[in-house]
Amino acid sequence: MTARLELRQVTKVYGSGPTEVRALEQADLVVEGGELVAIMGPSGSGKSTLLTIAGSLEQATSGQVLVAGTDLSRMSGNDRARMRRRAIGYVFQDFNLLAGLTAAENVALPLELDGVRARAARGIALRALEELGLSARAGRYPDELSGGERQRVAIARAVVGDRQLLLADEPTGALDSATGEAVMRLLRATCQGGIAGVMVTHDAQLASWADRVVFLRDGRIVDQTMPPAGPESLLTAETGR
Ligand SMILES: Nc1ncnc2c1ncn2[C@@H]1O[C@H](COP(=O)(O)OP(=O)(O)OP(=O)(O)O)[C@@H](O)[C@H]1O
Repeated sequence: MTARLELRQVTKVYGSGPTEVRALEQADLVVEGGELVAIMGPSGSGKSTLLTIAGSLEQATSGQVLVAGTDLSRMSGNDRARMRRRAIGYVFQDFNLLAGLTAAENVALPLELDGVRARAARGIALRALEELGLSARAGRYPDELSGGERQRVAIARAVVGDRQLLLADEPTGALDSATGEAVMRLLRATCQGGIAGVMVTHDAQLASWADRVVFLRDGRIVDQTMPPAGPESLLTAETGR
C-alpha cells in the first residue's frame, strides 16, 4: 500500500552563515492512511517546520516529500497548489475561519475554489458539519460560536472533499481540556475513516490519542513510541527521566 505521507531524509535549513538554523535534519517519516501520528518535542525542535513541509507550504532544502506516492518536488507549481487544495487539510491553532462567512460557507469555500458548484459544495459542507454535531450552527458566523465549535468548523473544512492527509498544529491549543478531548476524539475518528493525520502537540495526554508519537529534538527524529504506552511513559520518553 502506498503511504499517504512519506518524508525521506528531509532537511530544512533557514538562513546561511552565522544565522543558519537547521530546523530539520534528515527526517524520515511514513504515515499510512487511517493512522494518526503525534509530533512532540521541545520548543524550536522543528515540529511546525515538519508540518509545513509535509503540507507543501514550504520546500525542503534536501530530501523528498511524497504525498500519496507523488514526489512534491517533481510537481509543477500549479499541480502542487491543486494538491494543497484538494488532498491536504490544514487545522491551525487560530482556526483561520473567515469572519464574514457562516460556518457552512467557511466549510464550502475550499470546495468552491476548487470548482465544485455552489449548491453541491453547500450540501457537502452541511453533511460534514452534521457529522461533527454542528448542524444547528451551520448558519452562524465565527464570532457567534464557542472556541470548540470554531475548532470543529475548522476540522470540517479540513476534511471535506477528497482529502488524503490532515495536518494539525496544536489543534486543541486554545481549548479547555474537555473540549480538547472532544476535538481529539474527532481527529481520531476522521483518521479511522482512512485519512492520514499528523498533529503537533505539547500535551502528552492528547498525544496518547495517536497511534504513534514521534519525538523531535534539534530537528532530528529521536524516538517513536506506540501508545497505549500511556501519557506517563510518553513524558518519560520526552524528558529522558
Ligand atoms: N522562517 C524561518 N526563518 C528562520 N528560522 C526559522 C523559520 N521558521 C522556523 N525557524 C527556526 O527553525 C527552528 C525550528 O522551528 P519550529 O517552529 O519548526 O519549531 P517548533 O518545534 O514548532 O517550536 P514551537 O514548539 O516553539 O512552536 C527554530 O530554531 C526556529 O527559530
